[in-house]
Amino acid sequence: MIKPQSFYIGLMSGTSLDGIDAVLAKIGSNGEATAVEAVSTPFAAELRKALFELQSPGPNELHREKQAGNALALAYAEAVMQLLNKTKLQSSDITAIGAHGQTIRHQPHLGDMAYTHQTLNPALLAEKTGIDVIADFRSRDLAAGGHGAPLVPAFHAQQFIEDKNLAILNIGGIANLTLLPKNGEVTGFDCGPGNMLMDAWIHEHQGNAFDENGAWALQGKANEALLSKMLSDPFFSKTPPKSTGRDDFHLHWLHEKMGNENYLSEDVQATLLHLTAHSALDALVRHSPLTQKLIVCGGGARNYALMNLFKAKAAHFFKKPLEIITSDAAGIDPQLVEGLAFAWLAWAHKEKRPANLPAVTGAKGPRILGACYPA
Ligand SMILES: Nc1ncnc2c1ncn2[C@@H]1O[C@H](COP(=O)(O)OP(=O)(O)OP(=O)(O)O)[C@@H](O)[C@H]1O
Ligand SMILES: CC(=O)N[C@H]1[C@@H]2OC[C@@H](O2)[C@@H](O)[C@@H]1O[C@H](C)C(=O)O
Repeated sequence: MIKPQSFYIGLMSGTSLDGIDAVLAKIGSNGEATAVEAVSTPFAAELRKALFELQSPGPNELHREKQAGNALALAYAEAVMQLLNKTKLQSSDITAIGAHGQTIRHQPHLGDMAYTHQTLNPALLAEKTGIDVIADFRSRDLAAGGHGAPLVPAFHAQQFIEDKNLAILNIGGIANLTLLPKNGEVTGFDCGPGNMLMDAWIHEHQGNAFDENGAWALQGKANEALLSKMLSDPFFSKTPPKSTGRDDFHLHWLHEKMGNENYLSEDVQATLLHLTAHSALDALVRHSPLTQKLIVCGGGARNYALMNLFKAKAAHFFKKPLEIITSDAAGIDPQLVEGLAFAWLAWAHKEKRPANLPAVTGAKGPRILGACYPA
């Protein structure tokens, strides 16, 4: 018997540390996913600070990590309740929640000792919502020798289908690419910093959480020598599978690249804008030179200066014209793609379907991802 569509909720709080995206998804028997409703809630200042401080080693980490996991579960539960109120649905209408948690460490290079850690107390989330919670999506892929990231390429592959060589670029804190050739294997990898360094730099200099529409970056001029220094980081030339995070790219990394030179702060912001665009296009042309269309999602798709820069730079990287659009035009709000993907990953877990792509993560084989905490 063909099952009717089911409701799932995807909860994403990503490396930007900007807050929680909660997406109510309708998922059909073949995994076709539609976003029905969404809420985005910013982190309370205290929780954001606690999560930010956990990104690097510090005292009494175990206690602070457990406390942050509880606080995040409560904030996730609040977002779920808002979503249910908005849609007049009950907990019993939802098959499961797919909850990403907050990545505070990502160390995929340690062989059998590799780990990645997404802070969250899924048991508390199940208790507070009365809904099955699927969490810890990355560990199993790591246990199978993979990076545990990126995981969204499998979702992109089933969601964005066109008779073209397509690529999807997610610009969150970190940026990642999914390559969807018309006739060929789906691949994908993290390609470098997305918004994270721009967010950190404007916060340090102007106290803002992010550079709205890249307005501050546009006041400056990219410094070619600094850009080259940044691009000489070995991460950019590494062959996939590869993944990264705050462990590799942070303010200290930026200060190290700047050395003792004096730069105008707006020039540094402009250089970081160029770094995001250059590193993504360079990776795209190297790994998929025949790409015809690029769909951009994630918060960076909302940065007009960045989108314009992509369009301007694409002509230098690609011999043939590259069509560049945001995922709005493909029917999904750019900031909801990852939330929808985690609803889909919860569906895949419930359906006992493997959801990692070994060609992307480098795992030994397909694996069912996540662990279930029943309501
Ligand atoms: N109007 C805008 N102008 C410029 N930047 C924007 C705008 N709107 C959102 N952003 C950027 O998008 C970021 C949030 O993006 P998103 O929610 O995709 O990140 P994330 O999910 O935390 O990251 P990741 O994909 O790395 O897990 C903000 O921190 C900001 O840098
Ligand atoms: C370890 C981790 O949390 N990685 C995130 C991060 O944010 C973007 C990029 O780096 C990607 O690898 C991944 O998230 C998405 C959702 C993924 O797994 O596809």
